[in-house]
Amino acid sequence: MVLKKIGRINFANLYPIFYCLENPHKAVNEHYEFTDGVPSEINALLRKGLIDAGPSSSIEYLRNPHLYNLIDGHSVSSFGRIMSIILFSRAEIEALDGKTVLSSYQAETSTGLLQIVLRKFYNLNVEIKTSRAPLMEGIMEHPAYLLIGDNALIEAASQQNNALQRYDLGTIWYEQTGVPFVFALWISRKRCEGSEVAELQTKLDAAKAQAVESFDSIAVKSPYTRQFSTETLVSYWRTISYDLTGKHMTGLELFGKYLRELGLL
Ligand SMILES: C=C(O[C@@H]1C=C(C(=O)O)C=C[C@H]1O)C(=O)O
Repeated sequence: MVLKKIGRINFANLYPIFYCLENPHKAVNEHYEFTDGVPSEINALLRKGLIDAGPSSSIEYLRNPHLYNLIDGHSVSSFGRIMSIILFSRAEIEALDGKTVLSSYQAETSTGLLQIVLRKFYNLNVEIKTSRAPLMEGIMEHPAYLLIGDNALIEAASQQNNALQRYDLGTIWYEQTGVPFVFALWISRKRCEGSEVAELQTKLDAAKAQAVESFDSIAVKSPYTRQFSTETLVSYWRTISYDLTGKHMTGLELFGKYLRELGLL
């Protein structure tokens, strides 16, 4: 089948890649149709076969490998700090034992990572509830709230939240394991023609190469300058690893192993 419909996570993290994929060398790419959504929405569209390919939560691929092919060489990962996967907490993390904490409905991988961090790394007994509430509302009734993507970046930068502790889950994972953490993977439905998948991969290779060369000029033109300085955006993009190498696969396998240990896979 033709690979035409692509999911687009509409967060700042993938903006440079999509910018270059959609406007290769300033021409418009008419080959694909893009559908916007937060990660949990893109995962559901992929699972239902309503789109052909896209960046998905890494946990979506681990849960349903029979549905997908992995598009090699591409991810959203970090070797330590990620800046946009943040547990905001009214108390020190150790004080969350026996409590219920919130996790954004947008997240799937990061909710799994939160379980690993709290239950396995900190040995805490914590219940996790999915929420759509804004941070300030959620944190009034629950001691901690995990936000991802742009919401996490915005809330982390807000003075209003200075009283809250911030835990970067990318940092905690790397300190505990020494391997990178893979948040998102590019996957395609198995029904897609091999040559079409290879073509998307080639286009992604070119988009990534162009993106990392031009973070500064992409930042200046991006709609995100309303929320963030160009320096913040560029340093965020430089923090992210967009590759998928053997080291990333080791991190992904360890994530899968821990999820299985906790009965989450
Ligand atoms: C680093 C990030 O990784 C994201 C986290 C995801 C998840 O938790 O399921 C999915 C896709 C990524 O966009 C982020 O959005 O901040």
